[in-house]
Amino acid sequence: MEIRAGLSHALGAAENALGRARREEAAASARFDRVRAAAETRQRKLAAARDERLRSVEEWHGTELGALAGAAAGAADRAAPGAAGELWHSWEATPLPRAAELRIGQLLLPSAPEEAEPARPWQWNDPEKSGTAPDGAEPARPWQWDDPEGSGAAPEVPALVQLLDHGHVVVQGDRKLGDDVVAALLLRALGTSAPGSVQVIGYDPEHLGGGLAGFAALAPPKVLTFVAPNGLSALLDDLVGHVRRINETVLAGEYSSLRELHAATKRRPEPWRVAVLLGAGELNRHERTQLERLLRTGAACGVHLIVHGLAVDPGPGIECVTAAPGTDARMSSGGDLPVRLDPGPPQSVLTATCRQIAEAVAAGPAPVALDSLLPEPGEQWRESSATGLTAPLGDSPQGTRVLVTLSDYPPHALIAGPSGTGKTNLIYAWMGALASRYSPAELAFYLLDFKEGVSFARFAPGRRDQSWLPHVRLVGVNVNTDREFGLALLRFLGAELRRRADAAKQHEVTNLAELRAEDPDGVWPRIVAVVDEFQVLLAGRDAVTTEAVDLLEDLARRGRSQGIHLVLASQDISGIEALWGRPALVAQFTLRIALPRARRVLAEQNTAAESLPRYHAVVNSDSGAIEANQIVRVPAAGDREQWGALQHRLWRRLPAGERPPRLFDGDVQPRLADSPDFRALTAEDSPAPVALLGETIDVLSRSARTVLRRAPGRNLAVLGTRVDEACAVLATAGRSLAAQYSRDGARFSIACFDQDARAAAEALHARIPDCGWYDASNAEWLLEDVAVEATAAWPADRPHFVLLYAADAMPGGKAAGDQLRTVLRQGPERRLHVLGWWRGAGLLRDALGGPASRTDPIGAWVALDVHGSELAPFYPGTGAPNWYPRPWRALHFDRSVHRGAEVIIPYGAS
Ligand SMILES: Nc1ncnc2c1ncn2[C@@H]1O[C@H](COP(=O)(O)OP(=O)(O)OP(=O)(O)O)[C@@H](O)[C@H]1O
Repeated sequence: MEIRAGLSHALGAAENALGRARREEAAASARFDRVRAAAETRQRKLAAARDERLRSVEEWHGTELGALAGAAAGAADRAAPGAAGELWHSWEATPLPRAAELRIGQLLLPSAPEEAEPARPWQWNDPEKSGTAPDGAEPARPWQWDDPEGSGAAPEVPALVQLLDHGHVVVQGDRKLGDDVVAALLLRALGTSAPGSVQVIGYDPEHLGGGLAGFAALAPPKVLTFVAPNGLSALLDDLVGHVRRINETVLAGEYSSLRELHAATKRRPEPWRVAVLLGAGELNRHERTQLERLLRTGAACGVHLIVHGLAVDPGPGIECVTAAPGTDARMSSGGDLPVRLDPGPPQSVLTATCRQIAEAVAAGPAPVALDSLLPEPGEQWRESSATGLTAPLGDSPQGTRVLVTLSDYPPHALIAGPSGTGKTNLIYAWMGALASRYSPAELAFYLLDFKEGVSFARFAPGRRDQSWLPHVRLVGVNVNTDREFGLALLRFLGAELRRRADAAKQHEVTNLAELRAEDPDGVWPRIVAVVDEFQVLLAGRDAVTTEAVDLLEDLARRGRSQGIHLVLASQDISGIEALWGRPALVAQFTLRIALPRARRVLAEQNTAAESLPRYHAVVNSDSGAIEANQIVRVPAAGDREQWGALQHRLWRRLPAGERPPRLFDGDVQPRLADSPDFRALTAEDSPAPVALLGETIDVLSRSARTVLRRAPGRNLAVLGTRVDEACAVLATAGRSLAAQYSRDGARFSIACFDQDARAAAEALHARIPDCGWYDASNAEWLLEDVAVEATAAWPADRPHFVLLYAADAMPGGKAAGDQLRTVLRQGPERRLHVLGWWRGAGLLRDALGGPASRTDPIGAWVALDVHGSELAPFYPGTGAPNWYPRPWRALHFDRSVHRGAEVIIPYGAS
């Protein structure tokens, strides 16, 4: 029982314990379920929160990266515009205003992945294996590299290197790909700068220039030069020499680099020198030192190195490019970012560009604009010419302004250059620079051009443009056959010289500066007389040359102190005998300007003009001595539009009512109606009537005249066979005489014996009121009448002018001849004057009574196509006038006033 009781007690206890344990188990299990459910909920929440956070980070990251990539691409576009960054398929050379960064490939920027995978949210996006992330991607690198070929989304960012004006490039790694980088850099550098402004020096000892074979077209114009395999030392020394020279003379302490100089002055006096060193092997100590010097100091002076296949220590300004395929390339300025290198430039682009550059360089530099010589608009007409005239003529090759002065020293200029080298252009440029600085009260131009053509006509009002250059007082064009006009100019200047010298004497001063100080109200501009192709004036051994040289010498000697400056230009002054025969004259022309290939204008040993490039000149203000050479690049001033703009600006400054310059055009027939002398004639029944005959070849447009006073010999003969000219002279004489009389104040009779002249004679007859008309049919009436009038005793109360056309054809035989002789001899004293045209000097002689007869009844004559020798009987002394007939010119001589005959131009139809 006891046992049973014990067992049942134990059983009961065990059941209790089991029940407890079961309850505990159920409670624990319920707790476990709760905890697990809670954990799951929390986990989900956390995952949601994490995903949310990740999404926002990603979003931010994507936008930020996109913006940064966009900014980088934009900056790259600005840093490498045009040919600096364009892809090869659409590439062409586009010179830029300043040095740009140059593209060598594409920079692979990090970007957000397209789809974020929570498990492996970051990956490298390798374009080669597009889309498949490599195993073992490093979670530590949170970026993938953006490759447009892969994603196409973000803008492309080019890989740029700085070369010109900044530094040097060292290329390492794969040889072939490195060559492509060098070629791309060179081509982009050449294509972004003006032809010739980048000079390449190649050193390629391994391939002897083969590494740069694509650039061969640049060799002839010396844009590309090669250095021999043993020439590295010399090349580096040479470049170091350039750096030193540029630092000393070009930058000269004023600027720290050529880039700064260019930014400040807009000028680039030195080219960029790019030395390409391909596989230089081992450098010796000297070479190493020089190379390091260049790497340190070259860039400021435009000396740059592209080194390939030679170890160079990294340093500031040195871009190190490691060439490798795919995305394995790197550049030092890009840090860790991979670079995908561009392929090399296509052969066709390379050769076409090089050829184009070579052609442009061979054609010479592009012209500089005239505006570069002009002062700022507000500075026009501000200068005083009291002590001289100074103006820039252009820039020297070093970029400094070259000023040219005319003053007491140097007073006069001699310009020489073969045809087409730019003499006329240089004169225009110089005139433009002067005319914009000095007002017309300070400077006056007298211009004469002996060349065929009308290059100076633009300074006078023309049909197309009514403006003129305010400083110009005289323009002579087409004067190549009228050397007398050159003489007239020199005479005029001689008279002006005397006037100035007299004024100086009066004010007790010795030169223009003092005269202007003493006479502040006087107008004493400096005079610049320009004679282009002046050798024409001095050609020939005749009276014109002799007088011209005498006048020139006097002007050259005394003009300096009176502010009269001569500028003589010629194609070839070496051939001007008259000049070299007068060393004292040449010595006065101390300012010498030589254009390319000009001869003898500089001193004998001075050969600077021989090697001058196009559009350049040597300016030398010390009679051509070598030490005084200044080389200048002359701007283009020939362009009509540019010149017109300047001329208009200056012309508009003139006060209203200013007179235009006198334009003498040898090809134009003057008109009587325009003659100031003719217009001044009034009907005053003059006792000393003036017959005008034509225009004199003179600075002032005067008319040639003969005065038909009441005195023996006051008749006029026109000699020669040229009908039109003879009729023109007689018409001028008739019209001018008629203008001096009231209706009944004088009698006019016209007799015409040549059918060819009839129309002209009738036209004159119609112009003169109450004029008698005669021809072969009634000439005897006229002769009888005038013969009686010439010998009558009654007072001669009014003059009678008899105009005979083709007097040698007058009918009536000997009787008529006698009557005419009587009239010629005795008529003038009774105010009866004959103005007759004989068709030859001999015929006039016959009319006067034959070879032995006196010629004094003919006091004045106008010869047309009659040789000087035939005129000897009508010319004083033993000689004959120097006259070779030329179209529409005549020789006039009036024995009552002339020492020698003068050339005149008949007035044309008007
Ligand atoms: N500095 C310059 N820049 C650009 N073009 C120029 C320059 N100088 C001259 N030229 C051009 O060269 C050509 C010849 O110039 P220009 O007429 O001045 O020469 P020239 O020596 O006077 O010749 P010629 O004696 O035959 O008249 C012209 O077409 C002119 O426009």
